[in-house]
Amino acid sequence: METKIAVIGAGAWGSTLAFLAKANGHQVHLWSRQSSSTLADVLADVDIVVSAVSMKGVRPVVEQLRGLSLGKVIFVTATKGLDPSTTCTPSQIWQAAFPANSVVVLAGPNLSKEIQAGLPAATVVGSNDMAAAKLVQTLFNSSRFRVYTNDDPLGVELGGTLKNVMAIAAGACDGLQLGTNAKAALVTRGLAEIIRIGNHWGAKTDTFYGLSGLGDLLATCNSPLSRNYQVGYGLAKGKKLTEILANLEGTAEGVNTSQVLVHLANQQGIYIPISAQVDRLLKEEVTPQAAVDSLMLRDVKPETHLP
Ligand SMILES: NC(=O)C1=CN([C@@H]2O[C@H](COP(=O)(O)OP(=O)(O)OC[C@H]3O[C@@H](n4cnc5c(N)ncnc54)[C@H](OP(=O)(O)O)[C@@H]3O)[C@@H](O)[C@H]2O)C=CC1
Ligand SMILES: O=C(CO)COP(=O)(O)O
Repeated sequence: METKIAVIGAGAWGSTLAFLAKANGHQVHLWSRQSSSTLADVLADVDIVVSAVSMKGVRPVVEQLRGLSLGKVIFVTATKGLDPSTTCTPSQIWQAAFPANSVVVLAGPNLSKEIQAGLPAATVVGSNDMAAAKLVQTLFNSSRFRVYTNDDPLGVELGGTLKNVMAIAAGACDGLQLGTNAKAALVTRGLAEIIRIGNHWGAKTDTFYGLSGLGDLLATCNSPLSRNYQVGYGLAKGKKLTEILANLEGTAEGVNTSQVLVHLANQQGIYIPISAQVDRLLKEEVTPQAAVDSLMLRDVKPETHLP
C-alpha cells in the first residue's frame, strides 16, 4: 500500500531515506529550506514525517510545525545529536512538541554514500509504540536495506549519537598511525563508555550491542566516509578544526555532541575519559599524542563498563 511520506532535510541522509522509501513505492516529498513549497503545504496530507535535519535544525523545524494540525502522523527522527540549549535528544524534542503522536527513532550503521551506491545495509527503528515502529519498518525495509525494530528508542538514539564522539577519536587514532591493537582497544572501551552513559540516562545495555550501538560504532570508527572520523583524522595530521570543518562535506555532529556530553557528564558525575579527551582535542587544549598518553596512563582498573 502506498503511504504518503514527507522527508524534512535534503542533506545526505534525508535524500537517501527519501530515495529508499520511494524505491519501495511510496509517495515521498523531500523538503528543504530551498524548496519552493512551504512546510505546511508539504505536510498537509501525509501519514509519516521523517526528520533528517542536522541537530541545529531540529528546534527551528519543530517550531515551524508546532502550530499545524497534523492528526495522527507518525514522526520518524534520524538525527544523531544532542541539543546544546536543553541537552535533549531529537526524539525528546519531537515528543515534547507532539505528545499525542508516536515518535520513532531510526539509527544504524548507515553511511549514506554506501547506501546510495546500492550496497546492502541494516538499521533499527526504535519506539515506545511498537505498532508505529513496525509500520516504519515496512516502509523502509527492502533487499538492500534491512530494518529491525527495537523497544528502547532512547538506547537506539544514544548509540547513534554517542558513537560520533568515538569516531572522532578513531580518526585521530588512525591519523597518528597507532595501529590495529590501539584501534580495537579504543572501540571496545568506547563501547563501554557509551553503555555507561546510556545506562545512566535510562537506556538498556542490550541495545548498545545492536546495530545502532556497536554496529554504527564499527562503521564510523573504520570508514574514512564518516565525517566524524575525518575530523579526528585531520586533527591528528595537525589541521585546525576550523579548516577541517570548512572543507567537510556535510555535518560532523560529534563536535557539538562532545561538548554537550562533557557538560552533562561533569554535572552528573559520569566517568567519560575518552569523550573528555576528544572534547579537549577539539578545543585545542591537548595535542592528539598527549590525549593518548592521558588515556594510557590512568590508574589501572578492572575491565567493566562500570566506572
Ligand atoms: N550522512 C549520513 O551518512 C548519515 C547521517 N545521519 C544523521 O542525519 C543528520 C543529517 O545528516 P546529513 O544529511 O549527513 O547532513 P547534511 O549536512 O548533509 O545535511 C544537513 C541537513 O540539515 C538541514 N538543516 C540544517 N539546519 C537547518 C535548519 N535550521 N532548518 C532546517 N533544516 C536545517 C540542512 O538543510 P539545508 O540543505 O537547507 O541547509 C540539510 O538538509 C545528522 O544528525 C547525521 O548525524 C544519520 C545516518 C547517516
Ligand atoms: O552516522 C553515520 C553512519 O551511520 C554517518 O556518520 P558521519 O556523520 O560521521 O559521517
